[in-house]
Amino acid sequence: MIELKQITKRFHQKGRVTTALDQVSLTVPAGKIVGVIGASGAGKSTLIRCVNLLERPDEGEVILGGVNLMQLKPAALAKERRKIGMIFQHFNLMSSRTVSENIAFPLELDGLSKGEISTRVQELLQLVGLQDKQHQYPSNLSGGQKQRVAIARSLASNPGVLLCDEATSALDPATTASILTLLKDINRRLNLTILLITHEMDVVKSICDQVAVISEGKLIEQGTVSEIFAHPRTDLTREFIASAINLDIPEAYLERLKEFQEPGTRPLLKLEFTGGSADNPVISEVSRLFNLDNNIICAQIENAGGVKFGIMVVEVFGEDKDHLDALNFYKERNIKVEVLGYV
Ligand SMILES: Nc1ncnc2c1ncn2[C@@H]1O[C@H](COP(=O)(O)OP(=O)(O)OP(=O)(O)O)[C@@H](O)[C@H]1O
Repeated sequence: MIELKQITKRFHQKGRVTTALDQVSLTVPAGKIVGVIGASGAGKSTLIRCVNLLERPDEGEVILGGVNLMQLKPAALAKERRKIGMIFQHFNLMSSRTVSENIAFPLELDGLSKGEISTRVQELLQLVGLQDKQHQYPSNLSGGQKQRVAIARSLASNPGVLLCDEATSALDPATTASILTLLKDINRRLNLTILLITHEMDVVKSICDQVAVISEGKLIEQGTVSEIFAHPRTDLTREFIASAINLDIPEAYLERLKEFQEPGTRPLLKLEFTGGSADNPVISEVSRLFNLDNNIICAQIENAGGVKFGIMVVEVFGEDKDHLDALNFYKERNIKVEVLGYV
C-alpha cells in the first residue's frame, strides 16, 4: 500500500546539513499496522511526513497504492493526499469548532451537501464513541477524547491509509491503551492500513504487525513483530524491547547492591529472554549443571506477536568459577546477561 524506496532527506540550516533520512526503504502492506520506532531525533517525524510529502524527499520514491506521488502535479497530489489520513501527538483540532464541526471540516472541503455531511459525521461519532460530545468544544474534552475527534476527522473522507505521528505520546497509560484499541479496531473493521511512529515499544507490542527500527536516519532493522522480538539483531532493538517491560527491583536489594564483590556477597544477575530462549528451563539447567542456587528476585514475561520475551533478576549462590561458566552458558543460549552488582 505504501512503498518508500531509498528515501533521503537533508535539511540545510545555517550552513549545516543534517541528513534526517538516509536511503530509507519501507513497505507497508495493505491492511497492516506498521510501527517505526526510534529515539528522539532519529528521523521518525521526517519519515512519516515524507509519506504524504509534507516533507519532500531529496531522493527516492514515495509510492501509494501504485501511484508515485513524487511525479504528480499539485492538483493530482492534492487528490491523492485525500486518501491519506493523519493524526498527531497534539491533536491539531480547531478550537473554535465543536466536535461535530471539526469532523465535518474535511467533508466541507470535499463539497458534500449538508445532509450528507450530517449523516457521515454521525457515523464517525459512533465509530469513535463520542456521540454524547458532538456539541462540545475541544477545550472541554480530555486528551483521549480529543484524539478520538482527530481520528474521526482523519477518517471522514474514507482514506485507505492512516499516518499516526506519536498519537499516544501525550496521553496517560490507560488512555493510550484505549486509543490503541480503537486504532486496532478501525484497522480490522475498515481494513485501514496504518503507519505509526513512536518511541515506545509498548505501542508496537500492543498493535503492530510489523516494526522497523530507525537510528540516525537509517532503518537498522525491520520485520514482523514476532521476528524482531524473537531475534533482535541490534543492541538498540534489545533496549527498546527491554523498555517494554516494567521491572521493579525491590528497594531492599537496591540499597544493598555493591558495584564490586566483597566477602559474603553474591552476584545479582539480570537475564533478558527473547523468543525461543524464553521457553527453555535455563534457570534449573544452570542450577544442575553448575551447582548454583538461584533466588529469583523479580521477573516479568510478556507476549508480542505470539512471541514471549522477558526479564528476570536472580541472586546467585555458588563458587566464583561456576558463576563464570554459568554466564557463558547463558550467552551461548542467546540470553542477554548482565551482572547488576553484588548483594
Ligand atoms: N525543518 C528542519 N530543519 C532542520 N533540521 C530538521 C528539520 N526537521 C528535522 N530536522 C532534523 O532532522 C533530524 C530528524 O528529526 P525528526 O524530527 O524527524 O526526528 P524524530 O525521530 O521525529 O524526533 P522526535 O522524537 O524528537 O520528534 C534531527 O536531527 C532534526 O534536528
